[in-house]
Amino acid sequence: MIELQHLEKRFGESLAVQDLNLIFPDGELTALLGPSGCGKTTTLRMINRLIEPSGGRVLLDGQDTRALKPEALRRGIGYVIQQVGLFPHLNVAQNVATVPDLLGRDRRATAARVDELLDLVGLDPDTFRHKRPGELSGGQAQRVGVARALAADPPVLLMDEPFGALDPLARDRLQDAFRDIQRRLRKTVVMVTHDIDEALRLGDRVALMNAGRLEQFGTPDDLIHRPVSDFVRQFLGEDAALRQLAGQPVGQFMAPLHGPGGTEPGGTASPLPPVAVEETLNARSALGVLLREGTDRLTVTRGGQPVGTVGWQDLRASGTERP
Ligand SMILES: Nc1ncnc2c1ncn2[C@@H]1O[C@H](COP(=O)(O)OP(=O)(O)OP(=O)(O)O)[C@@H](O)[C@H]1O
Repeated sequence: MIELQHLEKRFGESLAVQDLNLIFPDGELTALLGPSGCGKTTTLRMINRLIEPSGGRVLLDGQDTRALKPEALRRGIGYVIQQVGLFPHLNVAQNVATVPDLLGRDRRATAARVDELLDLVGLDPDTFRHKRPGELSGGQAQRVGVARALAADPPVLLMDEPFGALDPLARDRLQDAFRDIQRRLRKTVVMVTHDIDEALRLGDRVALMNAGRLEQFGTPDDLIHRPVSDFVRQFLGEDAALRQLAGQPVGQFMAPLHGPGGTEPGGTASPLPPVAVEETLNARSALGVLLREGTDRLTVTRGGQPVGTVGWQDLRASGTERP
């Protein structure tokens, strides 16, 4: 658990971060969200002491980080930045193995771990192991950056706009991949972003900052449905509920079919809606399909087989409260 207590950073006369009190729970991803210049990056970098606080303190599992050597602290915390910072003269495997090598870990075990991690981030080890960073696309380089940050198996991962430099398609893909990784590994992640969709999509919790202060800390649902101020309401915008739909697969909202033969909910043998979408499609796109097709229900499939149906009401219900 990472705890910020009265954390403050002063640059000359100006306060970049003031009286920040926050707890980043174990195993959760917290998005640090806010407009440009509100102090997100400064906050993140005070956690691994790339920036020294002017006041207050950071506790890592109850221990004041000032008691630790910065280098030791940083070796135990993964750090992913937008400009991936891969070493150009090392190949992909060597880049991923940087920290384990530094820690003197067994070479064979590290090589196996590198392959495992490349697989995890969706890069075929045989294809990519020996490539140089210069031979990679932006999205591939970002994936290597994520693999490298995970290589030392740090319990804590700090990410600063990790997907910011990617085109929308690559960003979507990498966000999805990262969400799956995070579901499996359950790291404590603090991720800086100014992208509202990204924060709502990936964050278990969101800390919304404004001018160096914390404006609201809560789940995406809290911020959307229980904003504490006009700033929060305005920052998230009118279509916040729609944005939240974008973060979730349509399968989550469907009414499942009863029999294996495929009957509508309620047991009647009425035919399934003719337009079908896969259960993994994001709910906002499913809403788009409903609109485009001018229909009020879709069939939801898993691997092409019907498993349920979904309509306006199901998606709208999500806009209020979910269990
Ligand atoms: N080294 C520095 N010296 C002086 N001022 C700084 C320094 N670093 C940051 N600042 C100021 O502190 C404030 C917060 O900066 P920070 O980079 O944390 O914001 P941010 O929320 O991450 O912004 P962005 O989304 O644009 O990256 C800004 O007003 C910035 O100009």
